Amino acid sequence: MSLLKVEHIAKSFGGVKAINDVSFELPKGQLLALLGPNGAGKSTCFNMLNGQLRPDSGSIKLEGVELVGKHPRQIWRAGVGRTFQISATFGSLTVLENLQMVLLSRYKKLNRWWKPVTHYFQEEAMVLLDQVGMADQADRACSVLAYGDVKRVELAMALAHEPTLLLMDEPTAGMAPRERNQLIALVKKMVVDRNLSVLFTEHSMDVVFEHADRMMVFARGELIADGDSDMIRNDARVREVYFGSGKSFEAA
Ligand SMILES: Nc1ncnc2c1ncn2[C@@H]1O[C@H](COP(=O)(O)OP(=O)(O)OP(=O)(O)O)[C@@H](O)[C@H]1O
Repeated sequence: MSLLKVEHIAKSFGGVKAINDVSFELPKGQLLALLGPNGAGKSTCFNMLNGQLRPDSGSIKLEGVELVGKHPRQIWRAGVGRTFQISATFGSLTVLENLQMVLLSRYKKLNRWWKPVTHYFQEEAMVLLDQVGMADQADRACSVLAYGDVKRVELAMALAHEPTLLLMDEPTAGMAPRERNQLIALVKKMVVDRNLSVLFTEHSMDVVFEHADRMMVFARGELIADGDSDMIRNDARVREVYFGSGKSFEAA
């Protein structure tokens, strides 16, 4: 059984069909990229998956459990994590403290702050930081980190909730090509090591073709292609959407 099963979801805003009868599945342990030009419906899809938007119709099941109609918090508790384009770290806290805050929230101990945050979950936080290559920067304030390192911390924070499905909205936005590659390579490692499923949006085709197991392309609210890199590269509709011609990604 697939981890995630999306069937015939649709969402309109006024007369605009932002998502029009989209269905797809995501198995465990897969890195799936969601591609498409501006306005294709990617954010709308993400917002329906994590409960911020309710589909007009259709079904979204996680391990057989219907998510449509649930509150974002319930969906998050069910195992759907999300990272955002805008940084979610507290700049004045250290890297370690940011992780400890998340772990306090996860174990519902935020109301028990009679000791400083530094007393809680230090070991668990360090294990997570080690996994994303940030253990050596644990005592630095997040505000002084390089942008790529902040993204690593955010990944560790998302993993602290032990999601089964992680939604990543343009995780590499604003990064240099080398950093982009490194971050998605790290995400891919997490997918393999943890049998995690990740759905992410990304504008760099190089990064996607290099690391994603599979990719879906949206255009004007419809899923127009779903497959591996060879299939997507050679798909006539995809080339039309991206280049308005038969030009290939390599030639672009
Ligand atoms: N809250 C809203 N109200 C009205 N229209 C909306 C709303 N959200 C999205 N839309 C419209 O729905 C369509 C899909 O938008 P969406 O943001 O999902 O696309 P996207 O693929 O994420 O684009 P981008 O890559 O630019 O973020 C667009 O035509 C957009 O203008």
